[in-house]
Amino acid sequence: MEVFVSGVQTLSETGVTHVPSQYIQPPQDRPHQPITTSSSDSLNIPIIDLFNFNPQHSNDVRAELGRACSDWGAFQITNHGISNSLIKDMIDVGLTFFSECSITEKSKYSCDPNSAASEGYGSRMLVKEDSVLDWRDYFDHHTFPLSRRNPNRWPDFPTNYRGVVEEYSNQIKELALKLMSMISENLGLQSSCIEHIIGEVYQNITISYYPPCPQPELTLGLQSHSDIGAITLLIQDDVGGLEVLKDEKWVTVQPVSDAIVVILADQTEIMTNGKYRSAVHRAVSNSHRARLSVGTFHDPGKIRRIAPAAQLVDKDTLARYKEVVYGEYVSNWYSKGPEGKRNIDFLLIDPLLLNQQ
Ligand SMILES: O=C(O)CCC(=O)C(=O)O
Ligand SMILES: [Fe+2]
Repeated sequence: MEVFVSGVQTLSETGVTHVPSQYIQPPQDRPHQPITTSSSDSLNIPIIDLFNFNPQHSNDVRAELGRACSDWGAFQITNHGISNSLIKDMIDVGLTFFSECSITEKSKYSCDPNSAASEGYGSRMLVKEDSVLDWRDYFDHHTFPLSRRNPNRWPDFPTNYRGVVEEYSNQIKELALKLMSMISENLGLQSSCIEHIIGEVYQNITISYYPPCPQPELTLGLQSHSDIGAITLLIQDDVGGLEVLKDEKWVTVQPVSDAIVVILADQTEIMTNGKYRSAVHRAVSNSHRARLSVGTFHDPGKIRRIAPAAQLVDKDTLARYKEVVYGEYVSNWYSKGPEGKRNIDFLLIDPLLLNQQ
């Protein structure tokens, strides 16, 4: 296993007052540009009460979900069936690992920095050498299919770490499947349609740790991107820092205790033939408090071919996206970088169609 050289937590803890140049974003990508703050302050992403999937509320919930998917691609859900204590435990084990384990202990789990999304502890997201670095350290867990899951590769401190991650992984996957089926039904598709295109769900859980940054105005905790797979479910502590791009303005996702943030990812945009778009988002850093989030990604297997659902394409509504082998999409994303949504734009059959529909 490669040795983890140094993440941003070490930098932050050594008390640097200026961030090293590799972390400085080009001016147009820095947070808090005038255009990104003013009018977006009062705007929030939708918060949808799922009423624990009680059928009595299903029509209203579906309607709200449909609106949130088409208007935003990102929203928060409450009463989703995952207990508050499990959410709290998941955040707590992550915080304990990052804040209480020594760098030597953490480095035992270092991921392979030359291979995209490899399991373990790391800091660099892209393989590309010249990319600006994020002010973030992370721990990535491979959790589904079960053949990829090996808790021995995860921290054993705190002692409940592995058990909590396993339980969280199982429950959040069930929730993701329910959301996928509701999304399918909302589009008039069979409830199993999206799950069917994806095939066996690949799930990764990434704990992101954003230490305080001495110059948050020059850096990003995580650069602007849309997620690669199908659907991401994210929990965060109360610090805040996640932002979603809406009508060219960055909107802060206010932390809501016990809520889960749902982020539609690129393969959902393809499968829904652009009816639901993936959300561009980023994380900003701050100078006073470390922040922790846990993103759970639900993706197709690498060999799956992803294309718009056949039922959404006919002579009047053409396919907007080319079919793609998911593994090729992933390699491009990691080698070229996200840069907004350029990877999915590359699959557009005719960008002009987007403006016509
Ligand atoms: O930390 C966050 O709020 C965002 C994380 C994220 O977008 C990701 O890991 O893809
Ligand atoms: Fe993301």
